[in-house]
Amino acid sequence: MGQIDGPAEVMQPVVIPGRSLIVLYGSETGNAQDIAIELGQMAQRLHFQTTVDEMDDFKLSDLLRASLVIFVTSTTGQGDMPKNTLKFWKNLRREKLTNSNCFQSVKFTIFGLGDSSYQKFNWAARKLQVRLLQLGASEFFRAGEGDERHDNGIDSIYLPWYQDLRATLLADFPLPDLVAPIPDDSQLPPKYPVRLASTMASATTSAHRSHLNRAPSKLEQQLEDLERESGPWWFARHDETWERQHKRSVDTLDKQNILKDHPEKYSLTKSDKVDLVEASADRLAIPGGFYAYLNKNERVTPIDHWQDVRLLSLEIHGDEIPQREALRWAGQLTVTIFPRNFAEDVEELIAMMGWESVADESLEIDVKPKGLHLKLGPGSTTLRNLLLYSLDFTAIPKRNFILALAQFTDSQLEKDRLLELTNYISIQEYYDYACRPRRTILELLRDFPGVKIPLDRILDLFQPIRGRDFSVCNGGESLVGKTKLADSDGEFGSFLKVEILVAIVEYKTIIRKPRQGLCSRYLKSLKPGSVLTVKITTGSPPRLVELDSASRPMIAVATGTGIAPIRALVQERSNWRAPGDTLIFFGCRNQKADYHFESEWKLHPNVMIFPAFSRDNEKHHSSAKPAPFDIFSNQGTILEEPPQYDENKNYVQHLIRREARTVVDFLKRKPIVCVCGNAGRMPVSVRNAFLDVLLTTGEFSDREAAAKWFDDSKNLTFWQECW
Ligand SMILES: Cc1cc2nc3c(=O)[nH]c(=O)nc-3n(C[C@H](O)[C@H](O)[C@H](O)COP(=O)(O)O)c2cc1C
Repeated sequence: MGQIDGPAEVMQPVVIPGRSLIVLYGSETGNAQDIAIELGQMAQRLHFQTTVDEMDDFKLSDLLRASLVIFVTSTTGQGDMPKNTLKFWKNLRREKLTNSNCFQSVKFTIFGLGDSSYQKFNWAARKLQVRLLQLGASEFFRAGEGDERHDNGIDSIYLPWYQDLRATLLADFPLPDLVAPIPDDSQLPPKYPVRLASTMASATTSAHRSHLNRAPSKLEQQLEDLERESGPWWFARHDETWERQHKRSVDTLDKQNILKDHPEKYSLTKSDKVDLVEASADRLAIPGGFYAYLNKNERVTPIDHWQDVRLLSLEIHGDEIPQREALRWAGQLTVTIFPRNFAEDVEELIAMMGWESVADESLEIDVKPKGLHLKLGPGSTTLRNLLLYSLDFTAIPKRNFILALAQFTDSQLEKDRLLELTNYISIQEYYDYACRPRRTILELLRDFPGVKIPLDRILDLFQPIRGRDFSVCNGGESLVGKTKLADSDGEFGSFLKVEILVAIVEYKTIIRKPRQGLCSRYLKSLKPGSVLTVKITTGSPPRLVELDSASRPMIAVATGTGIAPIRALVQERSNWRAPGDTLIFFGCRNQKADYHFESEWKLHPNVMIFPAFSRDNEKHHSSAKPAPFDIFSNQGTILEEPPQYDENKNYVQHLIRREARTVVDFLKRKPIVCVCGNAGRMPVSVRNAFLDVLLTTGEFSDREAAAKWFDDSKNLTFWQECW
């Protein structure tokens, strides 16, 4: 039996000397991180002293200290390692480690997350595995490779792998006689306990209610230190250009910060220019983040079109660095937007859990989970703000979450149902209840009214709200804005102007409930004038716009909002002295509805676009006038279509085959080839179409040779951005 410690239902793992396990993860959007957390909890239940960390936060030498290591990593970009592994990966690849056998004491296993529609399926996990073996480490359990394309996604492979791994751990690393695994229906101690600040120092209770005269909490102190650091977001924070420029005070947008930083501006009378009631200010403590001012939020598809696609324009003032970096990577920039929850949902959750009396009290948080971004400002670390800005309770509940809830209800009926849902053997129950209808955590809690989550567990149970990445869709000169008013030295400043094209995610599930993604709902509600905290990231290599590459020909294949980075590349390339010819295959539904940026394409004389309107019922229709360069004179060879496509439909792959002569002409000139848009079948179909082109034009007589040529970076630069 595991020892019982503290509150009756919490079971502490027993400390067994020499029994330790490290779970290290690399994750872009959190899937691998979720799995790492789940594996960590499983190891804790088997009484391993467990550490779960992202690879970049872990010292290579500490690998030698653990009995066992589990790596979990997704693959990103074109077979690349996730960003939060790059430091670790670089250290691991150091030349001087090769042949050193330095990791011969390390016993590891690895689980990779990938998508088989990408050419380099699960390459990050495979590269890591090969390197570890090279350095002398040995595998204590077989590696697993999850595939998003499977019926039940990553879980199809992961769940059986998890079960086998657990069985292996128990068999090969047996527990001492008197110690049993901690059962799944018992609680582990909280990792990130939360307490009311008032319970910490009751003598100062009254002061806690006013953030003006109380001492800052430990966490607030840390945040303030962070603010004081000259990190990039500090510049944005203190830059007042936009307020001056737009003659707009930030007072009602961010009272709490102004009270501390600019008391003289605490005046509501200045804010007469914008509808401040509607504009919001979401200033979060995000290292490396910037404050962005929302200039425009326009629907670009007709109101009767099934999809609401929006063009948002953001101004990022203040710092020089992102501008320079942004310009170097134009066409491959990403903006990360951090959505927040809606006040009415927060209110409902607070009422359901019975948290009303503590919702606005200051909280003490000793250890902050990775990726948790708190609202800035003294006194802002309250339960209400955590629920509004930091914790995701509209996500699909993970199995672990549901399992934990079974501890927090007095109803045996609810307990049994919750345990039934999380049974690893019959995963269909969980899929049918949670995944297929895309039920949210909030909805689940409505179904189980007896569940009352203790306050101290919230950071363990709810995942932080994750930022969502959007490709920047402008480039060239349009990235730089100039301030209208000069500063005190008479200088006109510049700022970064980015645009994003966002398809609002709204759909009905099998239970016919309308759904809206958290970020979609947030973006849709954002009024111009709002202030957001965003991050700007440069894309994955290779860099597509620099001296020699701007003049190379480019073939771009995009579907839907995948046209965003292509527009940015076209704008950026047109800025260069001799931009290369560009051929675009753009898959949309209807010319009148979602032929994004239609009027702009003809402004670029060396760009030729072939729109594929899949729902306009015009077979092989191209409305664009051919650009006047020679290579296009021999277009028009219509190749036989493979039978699997609907006769009446018109997809990008059809047009690539139809324009085979033009395409092959580009392919022979060492082009850049970009594929952007939906993951799934599209990238594979497009690749097949390129191979068909190479065959039908007589460049190759055998498919394998054509594929080898196509995949060789000496012949073309391939860049894929699919999601
Ligand atoms: C932009 C992007 C690029 C990707 N590139 C690859 C790839 O090259 N190979 C692969 O197997 N999977 C690729 N994937 C699939 C991810 O590895 C998969 O979705 C995984 O579940 C993401 O896990 P994470 O949230 O931990 O990053 C890519 C996904 C995205 C969004």
